[in-house]
Parts: sequence; C-alpha cells; structure tokens
Amino acid sequence: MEASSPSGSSFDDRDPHREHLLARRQELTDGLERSPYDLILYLDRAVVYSNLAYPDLAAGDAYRALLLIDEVSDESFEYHEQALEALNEHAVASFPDVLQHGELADGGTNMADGDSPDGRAEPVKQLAYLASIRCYQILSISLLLCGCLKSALNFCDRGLGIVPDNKELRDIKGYIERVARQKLRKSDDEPLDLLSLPDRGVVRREIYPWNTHEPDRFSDASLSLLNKRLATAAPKCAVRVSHLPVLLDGATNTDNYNNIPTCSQLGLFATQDIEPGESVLSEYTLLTANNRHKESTCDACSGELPPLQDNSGAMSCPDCCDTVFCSEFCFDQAQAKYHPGVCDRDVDAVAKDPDAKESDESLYVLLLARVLALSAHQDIHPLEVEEIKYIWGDFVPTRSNDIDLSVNAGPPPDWTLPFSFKYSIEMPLHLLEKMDIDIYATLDRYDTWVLNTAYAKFRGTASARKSTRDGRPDVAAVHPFWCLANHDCDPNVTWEWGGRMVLWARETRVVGHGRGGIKAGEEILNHYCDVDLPVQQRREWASGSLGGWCMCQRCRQEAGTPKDKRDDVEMADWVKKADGVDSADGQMDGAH
Ligand SMILES: C[S@@+](CC[C@H](N)C(=O)[O-])C[C@H]1O[C@@H](n2cnc3c(N)ncnc32)[C@H](O)[C@@H]1O
Repeated sequence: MEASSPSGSSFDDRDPHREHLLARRQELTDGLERSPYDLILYLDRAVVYSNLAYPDLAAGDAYRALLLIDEVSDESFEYHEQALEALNEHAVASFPDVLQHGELADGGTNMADGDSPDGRAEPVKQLAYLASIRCYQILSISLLLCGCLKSALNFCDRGLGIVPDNKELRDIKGYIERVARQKLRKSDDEPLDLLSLPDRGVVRREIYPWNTHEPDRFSDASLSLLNKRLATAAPKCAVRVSHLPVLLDGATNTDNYNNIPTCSQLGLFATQDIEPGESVLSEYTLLTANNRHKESTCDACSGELPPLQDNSGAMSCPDCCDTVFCSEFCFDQAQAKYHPGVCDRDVDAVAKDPDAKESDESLYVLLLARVLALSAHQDIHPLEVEEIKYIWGDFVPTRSNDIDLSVNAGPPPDWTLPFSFKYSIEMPLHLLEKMDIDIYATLDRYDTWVLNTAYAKFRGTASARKSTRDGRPDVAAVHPFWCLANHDCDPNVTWEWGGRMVLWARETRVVGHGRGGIKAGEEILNHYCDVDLPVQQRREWASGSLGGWCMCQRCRQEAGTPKDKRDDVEMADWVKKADGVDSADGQMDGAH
C-alpha cells in the first residue's frame, strides 16, 4: 500500500486546494485497494488527476474504468462477477457524484439497449451506460491535453457514437480539430486527414508527490549499496557525487566564462590508477530488449547467439523453445530473475517487428516488459527492481510542472516525458494481462504513474543497437552502472557493447593527443556522441542524450568567441534551467 504522506518529492508549497486533492487521491487509491474492480472509484480518481493537472494519469484511470465496464457487460469476462458486484453497490447507494456531470444525468434513460421490459433501465446498466460516456469524455479531453490527438479523437468518436448530441463530446471534438489544424498547419477550409493526426505527446516527468519508492541517490546508504554492487563490474571505480555544468536547451553566449553554474549529480570515479587500454567496467544486465521476431540475440543479455550447433553453448528454454540464451550462465540468470514470469506467454510478441517509425517506441515498451517480468517473478515493486531503482530519471520538480491558472500566469510548463495512449497505457496493460496478472488487484504495482516513472528512467539511459541489415534500432539495453558515467567531448574511456557493456581507458586523449589512462580520483568521462565531429555537430548530436547543450571544457574552448566580441551572460536562462535540476536531483551549487 502507498504511504498516505507524500515523500520523495520536491513539492513543498502548501497550496490547500492541491493538498486536498492529493489527500483525496490517496483516499481513492486506498479505496481501490479495498475494492479493486470498482469502476466508479477509477472515474472519481480520474477527475482528481485532471484537477491536479495529470491528464495522462486521468486517461489511465478512465481507460481502466472503460475496461471494467466491458467486464460488467459481458458475463463471459474474467472479472465480470467482481465488477458487477462493485457497481451494484453504487446502484443501491446515492447516485455517484462523478456521473452528475453536465447533461449526463439527464441522458440516463436514453439507453440504446439494456432497457428492462417495463421500459426502465436496470440501475446497474444505467450506471454502466452513463459511466461509459463519462469515460469517453475524460479519455478524449485528457489525451488531447497530452498531445495524443488521434487517440483523443478515437475515444471522442466512440462516445459520440453512443450520444451523438452530447455537448461536451462535441465541444471536445471541435478542440481536437482546432489543435490538429494548428499542428498540421491546415486552414479551416482544408480537409483534415484524421489518420495522420499526431499521437505522441509529452507529460510531466517528475517524482510524483506520492512516490515512496524513489531513493535519495545521494545518501550514504544509497552510495554504499551502489558501490558494493559496482565492485565486481568495476573494481577500480566508485560512484560519487559529481559537479556538472547546468545545461541550457540550445546555443549559449557564455562559452568564455571561467565559472559557470553547476549542479550535483552522480558520476563514476577512478579509485586507483587505470592504465591506457585497461578495462574500466564490464557490466552484465538483464534489462534488455529486441524487437525482431527471429533475431539471433540472447534473450537475457542481448549478445549475439553463437551458431546453433552441438556444444556451441546456446540453450533454449525447455518450456518455450523460441526463447534462446547464448550460454548456461544467461539461461540460469533468466530463470532465476525473470523468465518464468513470461515463459510460454508470448508476451514480447505485442511489440515485435514494428513499423520503422515505431522502432524506438517498441524497444522502450519491451524494456518495460522486461522490468515487469523482473518485478513479477521476484515479487517486488517495479520501481524496486535493481536494474532501474537508482538510475537517473531526468525528473523536473513537481512545482515547475504545475499549471498556473492565475491571471498573471506565464507560459505553460514544458513537459518532457514522451507519452502515447498506445505505449504508455494500452500496451503495458495488455502485457500484464498476457502475463496472467490481474491488473486491478495489483494497482499499487502497475498504476500508470509507476509505468511513467520507469519510462522516465529508461529514456535518459538506454542504449540501442541498429540492425546491420536495415539500420533500424532493434536491440536496446539499460546498464545501470555504465549509465552513471557522465559525458565529456574529451573522454578518457571508450565503450563497446556486446553481451556485456565494457568501458576501456583510452590509449590516447582526443585533445592534445596525450597518453590515455586515468589517475585515481579522476572522473570516468564517457562520450554520448562522435567526438571526432566539429563542435557544433557534436553539441547537436549529444544534446538528445545529454538533455542540453554540451558545456564541457573542450566544447566551450572550441566554440568560445574572442574577448572583444562577447555578449553579456544570459544568466536568467541558467537560473530558470538550474531551478529544474536543483531539487530534482540534488542540491544546486548556484552560480559561481
Ligand atoms: C546517463 S546520465 C549520467 C549519470 C547522471 N549524472 C546521474 O546522476 O545518474 C545522463 C545525464 O547526466 C548529466 N550529464 C552527463 N554528462 C554531462 C555533462 N558533461 N554536462 C552536464 N550534464 C551532464 C545530464 O543531466 C544527463 O542527462
């Protein structure tokens, strides 16, 4: 059960209205734990999420409510009895507030079917009917607010299919079309190809105020645990706090400044001298994914499979022969940590062989599938899975994600977590069902916010490999220690990823071509882009994985303008950006 007092969050402004909504959210979450198949509670919580400005979480709850309506309506469905029983309780109690909405309550007698012989709808059917319209309203407006226009329109049309004159749904359809015209740059009289509507949006990327799983990565306990685990993979390294430049979104005129603002994050440091060419880290991970059906990679480590012949070492699972491992070691690791949770359930099939433009998303959802399998088989919460618990999520403080409704409000916040109905809500629930997990009874583990948090962690840290056949990304992995190494355009290591992720100390440095090697105490400096490129291209390439414009010494030196041509510092930009880094991930060191 979630703790009722929010922790692990940077949200500390005491806004009574917000506090009240957060308390109500907790009450409803506890209610769902007691009565997991209650679709009215899901709708109630969706409304609270909308009021708290989490449209993605509202859509997640409205979709679960819609699935429960299907359960109520179809006797052959697995949770029919439970969903019906929960709804019956509302049918005999006072009419649910969440359905006293706009024209809804008046429309209850206009049911298309399900009327009883005396012409009056059975109360439970009437509730299910009204609830379905409410689900379509919440789903369509929420998905519109997330930027998922195609899915928003789909749900809106489904609602209008039941109640063509419903004013709220008609209004929402108008908003969707208006936003679509803006995004696709179409005038009012041009036809709109509804199939081409954008469906990928962005939502808040934050440590939710109620998330009690996020560790304090800077605490002695976290660092000592991480260092204990790191000892085998990188015996000459340690995880420590690193002071990194605060990144801006784009080009800056501050390259010549001697001191720039920094923030505290984690990094890897050498604890002993490391020779040029020496291995620095060799990391094994089970958090891997491959999106091709017939691919010759190991299901566990994602390394190439050896040729399948006697004594090659490759092994397949005796219970689902399609799953192949490159060695007995990988087979044993998979059996111990995740495979029985997905064995013979065809779970991965939902995201295999995607369209070229969906390759990235399919890899992310398959990484999520692996986290779900690790969590289910080890019987731990997904956010406690060791492969993701301590990794960087690029979270932004809750308060800077909030929407300011005051008259003098500035521009709306820039939300940064990619989101879509398909990959963030529908597919994860489908994966869980394939794993034979009751998605209602396990809400605490598989709630939409939990999935969003896991996604936030992969998105900043996963590595992908492209197929040599068609250049599409088809293998991905998260190496929780490798991804602690920060970037520098004069790196002291280089990396190679096969079955394991390996970091080597460079023989020669890029800047000055001096001898490589790393001295005890120095930070391990990885590279997130091709460091042989000119500065502008390096910065553009690195900005995706880095999350901003590279401000390393080399970039600043190469891009710096002569003294007589310098402009004033745009410190306001930094302060704005620094605010996000400060409370999201450690204390702010401020401008020097
Ligand atoms: C893969 S993580 C690296 C580990 C991370 N520092 C941590 O605390 O876990 C990537 C993030 O680290 C930060 N980072 C890495 N290299 C950096 C650099 N040279 N300058 C500024 N920030 C950097 C950025 O915030 C980036 O999004």
